[in-house]
Amino acid sequence: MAGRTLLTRLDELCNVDVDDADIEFIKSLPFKPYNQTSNQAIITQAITSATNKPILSDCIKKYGSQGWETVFERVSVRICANNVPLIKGRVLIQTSPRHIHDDVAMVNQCRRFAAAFEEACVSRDRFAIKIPFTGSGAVASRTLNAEGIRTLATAVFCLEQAIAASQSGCLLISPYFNEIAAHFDLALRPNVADTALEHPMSPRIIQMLEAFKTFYTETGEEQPIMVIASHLSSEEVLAMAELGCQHVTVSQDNFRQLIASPDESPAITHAKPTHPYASLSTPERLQSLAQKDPLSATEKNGSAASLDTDYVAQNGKILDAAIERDSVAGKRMNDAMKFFTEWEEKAKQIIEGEISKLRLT
Ligand SMILES: O=C(CO)[C@@H](O)[C@H](O)[C@H](O)[C@H](O)COP(=O)(O)O
Repeated sequence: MAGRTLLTRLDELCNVDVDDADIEFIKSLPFKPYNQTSNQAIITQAITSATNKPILSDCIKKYGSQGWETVFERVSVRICANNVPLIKGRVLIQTSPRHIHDDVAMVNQCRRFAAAFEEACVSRDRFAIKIPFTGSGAVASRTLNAEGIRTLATAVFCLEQAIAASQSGCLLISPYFNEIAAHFDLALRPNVADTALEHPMSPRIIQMLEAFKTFYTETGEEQPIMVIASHLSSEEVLAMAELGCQHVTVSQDNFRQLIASPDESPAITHAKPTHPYASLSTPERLQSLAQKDPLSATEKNGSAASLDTDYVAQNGKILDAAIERDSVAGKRMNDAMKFFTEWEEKAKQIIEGEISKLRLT
């Protein structure tokens, strides 16, 4: 069909989120994305754009005397709040990587985000907060979801984190399909012909989806919705639908690739799922992935994740120990937090520079 692109195809298979806060880019998309995700890298880049200069100046005047962190939080909320009319679902902001082992600091920051969203007239059903999913992140999420501030478990690399995301009532979950380091080091990019079947992260995704399906079937309770992030190509983004994900979040680069590629595959014969887990069934050709774990030295999930263990217990210590034991989760989490800390430092320098220009401190 004339004009069909891979983005048309993706939109027919999944709910598509935009992994960017750039308002002009979001407006340029050929459809309304579902959610808008962000992180410290995305927000810091948005802060320095000409479009958001008035927001930054205004927040520096209003909050500069309270220090860079308050300004950064307020600017992040304002930039995302402006995108709310352009999307169907929620805008998402990430808690600071400095707080990942301090549940109280995370809860306090999320309550400040929630208050700022309220001031910006964004209701609680139009935003969520991304929490890097350490033990403390899980404990903070349990508190926040119980009080109606919904969270997304991010920087998820292993099944134990996914189980803890369910146990702490998270609305959404973002496993990273690739580690952050693979965005910069070509040698770390998996070189596979069949992404869904052969990518080393695919088995863990199948195991997470099947765990959520089991929990949903057994309890009838809603489970975290999969919004997988960190793809290296449009081909990887499309593979998320075959794995069984109802949503996917897509970076600017991958959107551009999808838009530039004509869809030459056979027509889609099924509608996209209306519920993330009710009708989920792993395709036959991928079923063996439930028993594999190429990221671990042992056959399946070296750390023996259990659906019956409360990973949020002991103030998150059980989850932290599982992440530490896992062959890749600890390293990938550390790399991701280093990356976000560097971006947050850049934001701090920009904001402090502007504050000192105004001689507010
Ligand atoms: O986790 C989410 C969405 O929930 C993402 O924003 C996630 O942080 C990013 O996709 C990853 O950090 C990778 O970012 P990038 O290198 O693709 O820009």
